[in-house]
Amino acid sequence: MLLDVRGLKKVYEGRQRPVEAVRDLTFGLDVGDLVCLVGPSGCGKTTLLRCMAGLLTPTAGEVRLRDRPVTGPPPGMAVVFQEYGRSLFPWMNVRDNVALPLRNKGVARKPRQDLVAEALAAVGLADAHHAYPWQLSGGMQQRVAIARAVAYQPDVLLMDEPFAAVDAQTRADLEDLIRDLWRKLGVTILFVTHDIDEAVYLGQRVIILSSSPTVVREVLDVDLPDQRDQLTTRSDSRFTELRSHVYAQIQAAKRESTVGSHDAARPAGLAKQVLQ
Ligand SMILES: Nc1ncnc2c1ncn2[C@@H]1O[C@H](COP(=O)(O)OP(=O)(O)OP(=O)(O)O)[C@@H](O)[C@H]1O
Repeated sequence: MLLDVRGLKKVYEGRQRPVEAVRDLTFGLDVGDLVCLVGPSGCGKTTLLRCMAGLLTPTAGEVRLRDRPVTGPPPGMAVVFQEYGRSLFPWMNVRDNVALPLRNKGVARKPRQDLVAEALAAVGLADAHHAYPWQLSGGMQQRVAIARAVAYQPDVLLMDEPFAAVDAQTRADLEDLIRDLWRKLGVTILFVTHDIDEAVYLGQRVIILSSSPTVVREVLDVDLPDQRDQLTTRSDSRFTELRSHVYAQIQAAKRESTVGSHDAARPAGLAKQVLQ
């Protein structure tokens, strides 16, 4: 197992009372996996990702990368966040933005230039080296953020709703870009999204989370052909079945969190929270 999440729990010390964002999450990713993670809004997806990236310390449980505990941002892991606008430095051009983590890693000038050029070509921005982020569209800025992650040559790429803020057409292009990069580079990807269709379209597996406080509700194998295409795949009847299944699971998770306070099988902490 490349990346192992074991019994992960995160409780925030809120101002009024503690907030149990993630209760008990256990799952793993093997080398070369492309796994999507979906769950109801507020179920702790970002919290989980931050714990996995070593940016937050879990309250209990652990994350292990190559069998070593993650206690800070691990080398070999890159993260792409939703807010591309905030993740790029406006005073640096595209090339320097992409090169920055490589500089910090101590990569020499020539290999650094090559990695930056390759990464920008891979995301279709070979001509944009000298542009500044604010001169680019939202979709292009997110491509730069992806190029920066790719240039770093990570073993693991964590993506937190990276396409939430771009238009539908750009989003479809970026989804295909991710599948292309994944196939070409063999990188292991965990992709967090609240978009069910996106999760089924992209993933080999979809991890469905419950409502907060969060546990893994189901791990679904996406048995669609490996060659995916926006038109063919999305009109495949199996795609429709899978997306309906995930949708039903998420609706059930939401219902349980609002209605289920009398359910004897429900964890005591959740029933308490619903009643408050
Ligand atoms: N710093 C914090 N302090 C206190 N509570 C927090 C903090 N960050 C998140 N939370 C709470 O933890 C829970 C999970 O939040 P998180 O942002 O991880 O969920 P999410 O699934 O990513 O949400 P969304 O789908 O809306 O993006 C929420 O109830 C949120 O209010």
